[in-house]
Amino acid sequence: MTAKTLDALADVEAATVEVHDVHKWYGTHRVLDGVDLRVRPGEVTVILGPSGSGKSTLLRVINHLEKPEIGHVSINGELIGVRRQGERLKELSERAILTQRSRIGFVFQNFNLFPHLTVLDNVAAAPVATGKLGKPEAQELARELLGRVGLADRTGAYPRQLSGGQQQRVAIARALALRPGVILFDEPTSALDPELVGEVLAVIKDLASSGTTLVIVTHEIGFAREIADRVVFIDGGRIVEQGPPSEVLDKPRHERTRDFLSKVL
Ligand SMILES: Nc1ncnc2c1ncn2[C@@H]1O[C@H](COP(=O)(O)OP(=O)(O)OP(=O)(O)O)[C@@H](O)[C@H]1O
Repeated sequence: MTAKTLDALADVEAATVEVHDVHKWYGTHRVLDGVDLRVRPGEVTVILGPSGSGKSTLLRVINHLEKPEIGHVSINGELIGVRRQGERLKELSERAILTQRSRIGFVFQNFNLFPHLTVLDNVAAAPVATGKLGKPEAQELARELLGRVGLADRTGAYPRQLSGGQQQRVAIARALALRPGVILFDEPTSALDPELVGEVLAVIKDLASSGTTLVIVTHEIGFAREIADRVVFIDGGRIVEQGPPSEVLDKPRHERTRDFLSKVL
């Protein structure tokens, strides 16, 4: 293995994510209403909440796929999408935003793989496109990462030839290829047949135990109990309650959390 590939495989410093007083509207509909959140390095945060409560929007704001009207996000203390100029916050260039975004992995509900690329090239594409690695080194890295998610024998397949669980594992390997300090998961198992959920959760558990910072939106309460350092319950665009699973899931303080849990447990 080349020195460059080895470097690309080296452990990445887990990131701190801070969300400061974020408000987001779609037209006149307020979707996030003053969200403050701090995720420490290596911490696994699970976000729970009813449908439409703003969970996906919060992940999209963290990754700068959506811009909040008020508030901001920082990764390792570096502002995402804006920079301070005196007391004012100034927009970053599109290029700077892309650089920042490449430090954040995002795994979507529906995999979002490139249908015309093999599994290997799906994973190798981003390090090549961003100029971090040449194609042979990126493919070497992709082979390593696909081995890590249990797909070493499917590198030549196309996404349509894989099960949903396998496609989601490719998507996780792809998210890892840019060595992100944090990975965001938006309902990573909700598009899967029930028998395929376990294989994807096992890969996420492996990432959690390796000390990567993870923020996961999921409805899998048992998984949340097992994996989360902190559970955040969001409703109506606000964080209603947060804490360790033993508190939020087992002894919820807020009626809305109890209500939600009684419906999903
Ligand atoms: N691009 C958009 N334009 C307008 N409204 C939107 C847009 N995206 C989301 N919304 C609305 O914002 C609210 C929050 O959506 P969001 O997807 O963040 O919720 P969620 O908690 O992730 O829900 P679910 O669990 O159903 O995925 C919903 O009322 C949704 O209809």
